[in-house]
This record gives sequence, C-alpha cells and structure tokens, in this order.
Amino acid sequence: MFEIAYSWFSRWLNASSQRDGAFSILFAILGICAWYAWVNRKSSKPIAPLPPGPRGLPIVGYLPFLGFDNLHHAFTDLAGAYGPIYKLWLGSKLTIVISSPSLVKEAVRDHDVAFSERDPSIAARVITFGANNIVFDSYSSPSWRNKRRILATDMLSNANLNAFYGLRREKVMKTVWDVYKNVGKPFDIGELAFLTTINATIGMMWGGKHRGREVAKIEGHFKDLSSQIMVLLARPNISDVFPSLARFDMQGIEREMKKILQSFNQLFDSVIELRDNAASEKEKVDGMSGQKSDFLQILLGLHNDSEDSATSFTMKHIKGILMDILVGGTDTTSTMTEWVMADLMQHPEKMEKVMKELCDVVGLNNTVEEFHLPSLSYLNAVIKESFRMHPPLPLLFPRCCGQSLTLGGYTIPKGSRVFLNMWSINMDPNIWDNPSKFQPERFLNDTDKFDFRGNDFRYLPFGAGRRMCPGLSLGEKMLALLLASLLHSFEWKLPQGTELELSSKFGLVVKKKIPLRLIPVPRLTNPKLYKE
Ligand code: HEM
Repeated sequence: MFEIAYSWFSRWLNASSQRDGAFSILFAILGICAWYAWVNRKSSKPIAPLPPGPRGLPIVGYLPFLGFDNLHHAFTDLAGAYGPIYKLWLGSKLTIVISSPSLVKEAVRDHDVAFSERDPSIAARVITFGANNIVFDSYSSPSWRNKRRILATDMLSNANLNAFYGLRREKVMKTVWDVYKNVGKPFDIGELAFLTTINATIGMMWGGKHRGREVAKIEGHFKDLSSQIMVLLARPNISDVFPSLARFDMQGIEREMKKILQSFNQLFDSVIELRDNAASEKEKVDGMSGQKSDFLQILLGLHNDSEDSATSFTMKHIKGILMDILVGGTDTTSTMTEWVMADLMQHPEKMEKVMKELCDVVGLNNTVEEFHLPSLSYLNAVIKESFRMHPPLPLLFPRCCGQSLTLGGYTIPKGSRVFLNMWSINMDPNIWDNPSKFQPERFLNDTDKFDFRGNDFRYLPFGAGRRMCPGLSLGEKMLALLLASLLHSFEWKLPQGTELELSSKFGLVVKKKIPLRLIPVPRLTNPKLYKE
C-alpha cells in the first residue's frame, strides 16, 4: 500500500511542472469567480433610501410652501408629518431636517467630521469677505482650523476673559447709570442690551479711545447694520437655489449685502490704519484699549501673507474674525437678554424669586460682581429655560454633509444642506414635561446635566461638536452679568396701556417681533451705587 502511494506521489511530482500551469489557470478562474461573487453580493446589498418628505413642485420643489416667517416652526410642523428625519427639495438643493436627540447625536458626534461642513449662501459669502471668517469657512480648509484656534485659545482664553472683566463691568455699570438718569421713561430692552454688549465688545476688540470720528460714526449704526445682516442672511435667495440665475441677483440681496460690507470694510480699514500709525509700540498695545492686549493687537501680531495656506493669516482672515465677533457675538447676547426679561415679565412670580435671590446673594446695598454669578442658581435656571424656549439660533448654523453616509437608516447624499432643528427638540412633549410652560425649576436640580457644553443632545443652545460656538464663555458671562445687574438695580414695569406678547421674528438670530419696552424703578438703597 505504502509503495503504491509512494509511486503515485513520485509520478505526480515528476509531472508537476506540467501541472503547475494547469493549476495556476484553475486557481485564477476560481479566484475571479470568488471576486465576482463577492462584488455582486456587495452591490446587491440594498442601498438605504433617502429620508421621506413632502412632495414639492417641479423645479422649485417645496420652496413656495414653506412660508419663511418662522422657518423653525414650519420645520417642526413637517416633522409631525414625516418624522424626526425628512428631506425637502428647496429648488435644486436637497435639504435634510433632523429633529430628534438621537439623530442629532449621530450627526454631530458619530459623524462629526462629515457634518462639520458649511454651505454658505451668496449673502453669507459676501458679508464674510468670501467665507474667510470662522462661521462659514469650510471645515476642510486649513485656515478654518487656524482661525478657530486663534479665536478660542489666543483671544478668548480664560486669562484674557478675566483680564477683560473690568471692561465688561465698566460698560454694564455705564448702562445702569444711563438708565438711572432716565428713570420713569420707557427703555427698549433689546437696544439697551445691544448697546451695552457692542460697547463691551468694541472695548475688547480695539479699545474705546482714539478711534477717530469716522470709526465712531459707523459704530453708531451698528445695530441697524447687524439687524439688516441677520435678515438678509435668513431671507431665501433664488440665486442660492438656482445657481444658474445667480448673476441676475433677482432679489437684490447680493447688492444690499455688498453695501453693508462696504461700511464694515471701511470701519476695519480705519481701525487697522489707526493702529498701524500709532506712534510707539507702547501706544499700540496700551493706547487703544487701556487693556494689556486687545483682540486687534493679537490678530495683527499674527498677520502673515505666506503662500502656505495652513499657516497664512491674511487681512481677509482678520476681518472675517472681527466680523464674527461683532455680528455673531453681540446680536445673540443682546437678543437673549431681551427674551429673558420678557419671560420674567410674563411670569411675575418667577421675577419675584429672581429679585429675592439677588437681594440675598448680592444685597441691596451692593452692586453685582462676576463672582456673585455662580451663586445665583435661580437666575441661572431662568436663563436656561429662556434658552430652551427661545434659542437665538433655533436651527444652529446650517451644516452641509461632506460625504455620503447613512443616518437613521437613510442615505444622506454628499452636499445636502442639513438643519438641526433644536427648537423642535426643545418643545417636544416626549422629552420635556409640559414644554410650552415657562418652568425654570426643571433646571434647578440637574445643573450639571443641562450645561451649555454640547454634551446633552436634548439641549444645545450653543451647538455641539467641532462647530460648536467658541464664544460660549464670553456670551455666558456677558449675558449673566448684564441681566443680574439690570434686575438687581431696578424693578421693571410695563408702560401703562401696553400688553406683553412673546411672538418672534425669524432671522438668522430669532428676535422678539415687538421690542420689549419697560420702565425702570430704582431698587438699590444708596443712590451712589448707580454712579459709574
Ligand atoms: C448668547 C450668546 C451666543 C449664542 C447663543 C451663540 C450660539 C451659537 C451657535 C448655536 C453656533 C452654531 C454652532 C453649531 O453649528 O453647532 C455658534 C457658532 C459660532 N459662534 Fe456663537 N453664540 C453666542 C455668542 C458668541 C460670541 C460672544 C462669539 C464670539 C466672540 C461667538 C462666535 C461664534 C463663532 C465664530 C461660531 C462659528 C463656529 C464654527 O463654525 O466653527 N458666539 N454660536
């Protein structure tokens, strides 16, 4: 038996050279068949469908049905019919709207990179020097990373924010003094908050001194200019949804935005020129701001026109960042001040609790300081509740999907515009008890859980993920100091014959439709406390 096997094996070995060729061919054929079967198996795997959504008209899609009065409300109504993820065509743009915490989490945590792109409109590109700011620059652009790092770590570092506390306090106290001088007269709370915030912001950016008449003149128009920007940014533009028609600028949005840009450009050129012409280095650093190093000084110190896009930091980048801070940082904070005051006026029993807390923590013989703020737990809960009911950016800033992927079982194609409808989540009765009721107490027991830091996907007033707001700390500090000071220094009353209402006006930042006007009555025991 052994011999037979041996002889068979030796014959096989002798013939192996002929067999080698045959075996190679056989293996090649088997390999090709296996590969073919594998490829076929992959491609026959069902591709996830697009999300459901309403039918629109040919060419214009769902645009004519949206009614852009309060886009976040319209999107919420559609979620009722199509669920927490749906699509709609706005002209030629595929738009995806997401409105559940688990899907928001999938988008901004699990697929954070893919959803970190933006898709700026024409108006947004114009006003940001060609998307050279942070808000609208592409995530994949090396300059976005660089700019965001400069803003978050160089300009808004804790040390810098602490160094600017004196300035914030000075501007808030100036407002309190201005109000005190006019007690008995009604004040537009949104305007008051805007002026305070813009004065503090300008102080941090390039200081208040030696600005020149030209700069002061443009600064005087800031409120109008920034309101116009917010409205134009939110207005649907035919040029965006039909790019082939962009050159006609049929609604004149691009033209209007270019006019506003001119004012800002002139302002930035003037302050930069003034800084460049400052006689000495010492004057450059101290003269404009009275602070150790203002934002403009930091930015100009980093200016370079290098060819390398990863390290270059051009004048357009500098102006883009200044624009983000001026427009993005001030309108949000002042709008929120007005909403909180309106909510408290609507609920006198909550207002009373806030006033009592201020008496207990600060005392009527004292003015509010930043160190008091963490102890004002009821006021902090009120602020959180107002953020829930009136987030200034209810749809955050729209994202764009950077690569095709599957989310919630649906395909999201590359290039789709994605809205995260946080307002809809904030008002969802499955998530919040009695969501249309103003109830700050819901935030009292769980202070860590509902912070603003983007960790709880039910509550994201400052966004989440790589695109989350880098101005959170500054916004939070400014808002709390201003509110606490206004509420501690005065009792506020509605002018006789007026009624309070809480309807909103849509823009990129959602404001109160009818400005809140209130009459102050002094509360502090010593009139000297009102002096700046
Ligand atoms: C109450 C005040 C503020 C609120 C409610 C707010 C809210 C937001 C929100 C919701 C976003 C979008 C986040 C996302 O897409 O996930 C954002 C982005 C941004 N915010 Fe704020 N913000 C405030 C104050 C500020 C301040 C004071 C600054 C600057 C000093 C600032 C600068 C920015 C910038 C540059 C971005 C874009 C970030 C990026 O795209 O990488 N914000 N903010």
